[in-house]
Amino acid sequence: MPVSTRSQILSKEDESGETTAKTEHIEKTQMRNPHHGLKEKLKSLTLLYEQQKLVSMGVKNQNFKPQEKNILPLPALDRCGSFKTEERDSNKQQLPPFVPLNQKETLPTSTTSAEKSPVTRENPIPNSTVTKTYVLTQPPNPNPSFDDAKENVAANGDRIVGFTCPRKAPVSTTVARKLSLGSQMEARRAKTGQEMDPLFERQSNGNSRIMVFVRLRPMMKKEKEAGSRSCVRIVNRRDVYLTEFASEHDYLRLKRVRGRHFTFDASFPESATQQEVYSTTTSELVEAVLQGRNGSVFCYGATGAGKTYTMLGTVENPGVMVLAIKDLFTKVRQRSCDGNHVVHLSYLEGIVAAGLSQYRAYSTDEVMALLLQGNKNRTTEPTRMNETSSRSHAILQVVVEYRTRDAAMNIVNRVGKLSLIDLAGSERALATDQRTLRSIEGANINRSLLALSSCINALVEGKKHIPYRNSKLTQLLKDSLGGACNTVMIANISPSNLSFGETQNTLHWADRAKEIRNKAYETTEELVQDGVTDAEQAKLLLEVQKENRELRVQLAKQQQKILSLQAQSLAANSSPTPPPSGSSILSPPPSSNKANDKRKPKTKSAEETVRELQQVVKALEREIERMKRDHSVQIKKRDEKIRELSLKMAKYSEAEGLKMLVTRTSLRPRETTNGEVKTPGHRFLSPAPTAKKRTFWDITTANSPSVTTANGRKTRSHVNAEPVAPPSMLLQLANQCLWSVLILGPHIANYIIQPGFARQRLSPYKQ
Ligand SMILES: Nc1ncnc2c1ncn2[C@@H]1O[C@H](COP(=O)(O)OP(=O)(O)OP(=O)(O)O)[C@@H](O)[C@H]1O
Repeated sequence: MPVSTRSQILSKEDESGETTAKTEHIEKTQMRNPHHGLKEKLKSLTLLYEQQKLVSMGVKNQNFKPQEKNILPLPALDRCGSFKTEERDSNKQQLPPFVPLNQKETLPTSTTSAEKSPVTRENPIPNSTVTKTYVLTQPPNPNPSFDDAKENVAANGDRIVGFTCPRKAPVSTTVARKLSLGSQMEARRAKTGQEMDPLFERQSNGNSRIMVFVRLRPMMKKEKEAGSRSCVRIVNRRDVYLTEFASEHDYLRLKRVRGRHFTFDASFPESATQQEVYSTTTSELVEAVLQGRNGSVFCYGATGAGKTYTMLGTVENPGVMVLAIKDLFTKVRQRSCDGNHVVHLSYLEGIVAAGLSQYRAYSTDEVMALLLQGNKNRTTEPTRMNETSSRSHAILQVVVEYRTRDAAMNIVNRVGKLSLIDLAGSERALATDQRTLRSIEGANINRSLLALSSCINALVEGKKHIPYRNSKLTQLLKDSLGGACNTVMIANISPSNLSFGETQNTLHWADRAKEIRNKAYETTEELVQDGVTDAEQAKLLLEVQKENRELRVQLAKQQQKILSLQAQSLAANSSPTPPPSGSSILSPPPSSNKANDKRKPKTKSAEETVRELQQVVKALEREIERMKRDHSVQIKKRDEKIRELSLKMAKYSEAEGLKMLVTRTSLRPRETTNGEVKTPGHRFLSPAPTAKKRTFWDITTANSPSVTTANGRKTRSHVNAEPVAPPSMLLQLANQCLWSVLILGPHIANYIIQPGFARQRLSPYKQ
């Protein structure tokens, strides 16, 4: 990502408070003639260098003791009484043009004589509130306790152009607050020196701002071997001081002091543990997610700066993702008595989001397994900077649904989403490998990071249009940047001076990101209607359908039972009136009187049985009638639906230009029945029962269809001639089960197999 260019000329007063004559001379000369000769410049610089050398030697001999224990001196520093500095930037071609600034800041004075004079400097970045270049104000300490300083002195005979800075809060905090977002909260903190609740601070002005943290990784063995030195110092877990080293062979730049100071919500030195990083940056967001708010954490930084280490970590030192999930599950378990929680997870490589799968997770182990699986699938390749460089962005999204009851006992569904994002490295192509496929990836990554930077800029500048659509990454981060979401950015940096450019870049964008304000976050909460969600409705529907099927099976069984009972009763009816002897070959042979006597009590009991059976049959028939009624009600409802649909269809076809068809249909003579005009929609209706329903007993006893023929005899063969009412369902079933009845005996079979019955069965289908 490009970094803004700034060059500035700083003035500094010496310890006595007076600008040295030499510096004045240089300034005047420069003002007079901007193209002043190099020779003259060199001369003055050499003079100045000699002076400095003398002064610093003199100070060393004075056995200086800093009065403030928190002031950390830096050995071998410039002790110029007065000098002019010009900021040099190795990434000059990437930097935006110089913008004259009017914002001026003043460092607080300290107790040492060297610090009495305030150092005035300009803030070089428009809208940037913290970044500043500063100059040394303290004398060196003969007993430096500052590791970086030691390292700096030891290294290759190069000298540091840098700064010292206080370890304690007062100076840095005051400066930071003064320079930072200017919110009332911060001003109050600056005044009272009290630490504030970050959540409270985050919500100042109604909006939530992005919380920005910086994490410095330890120097790697490889870097040490390459002779690199630490150029970053973290002070008071908040301030970051960035130093650029100058080579002593670079004679022209020997007098230049280059140092940048940034302040963030918290800054983690190399010694910070994973747990510490998690608790400070993310634990709060996890809590908010459980309340139905959205949160997102993303790591940003150069390749090999420690993003993946921070987000995923190792098995021994799990990172933010794992700790967040663990914490989430612990909290969910603790609150499981309050309501139901459902946790959904997805882990994606951010370049392509299609085909993203979502998993339901039940435990932390499952999440770890998913993460490991996801990371295995993730594209990683060794680059010059990192052996296992992530060549893609990875996003772990955790959606927590929490169902509980509110005060009014309504069921409330809260949904919170936590996005944990490990961005791919933000290195320049040069830092990786320009000649391979990696450079193409690098270009893609950088394109999306460029898109990210334009979004950050647009958000900071309060533009209406935020170019989220420029890359998939920014589309995915849309919620996190400028949405209703708590957002945390962790900027990862390397301590090595070899990565100075990348570190400066990262810090610059992190600093810029502090100014992004998200919308005031809301709780995603919905009231569940009647306590039933869509999923539950679908489940209910399935259950009802299953129940329906079971009921139908039961009904069929009942009907079969009825039929068998009817058959039994018929058999019983037929037995008390045996056909006259000899009338049928099927009739039993006449028996003796004794046998007749024996049969009498049997007949009585059979009558009773028949009566009982008739009662049972009637009860069952009533049941069937009731079912039929229900059925007809359902059919009516369906008819209504069909009518509605047909009306809609008609309207639709009318709208689609099918008017002709409709018109022709409407021209057709309408059917009339009993004076009622039937519409075409009538066809969809089930036929209304037209005749009185007859019971089985009506049919079998009194209502056997018959007509009087020409010869005056009644016959059942012409039943088709008269209008026949639809037979009862019972009758239909009775006929369907005819063969099952045959086993009951020859009498009953003889009775049932009659032409009338057969025709009766067929007649409705014929019509
Ligand atoms: N805080 C830390 N403590 C110990 N080791 C660390 C720390 N941060 C990073 N490292 C180590 O530094 C190396 C590079 O870190 P990491 O892979 O996380 O970088 P990265 O920023 O994700 O790189 P890339 O963008 O290329 O994927 C790894 O070997 C990692 O173990």
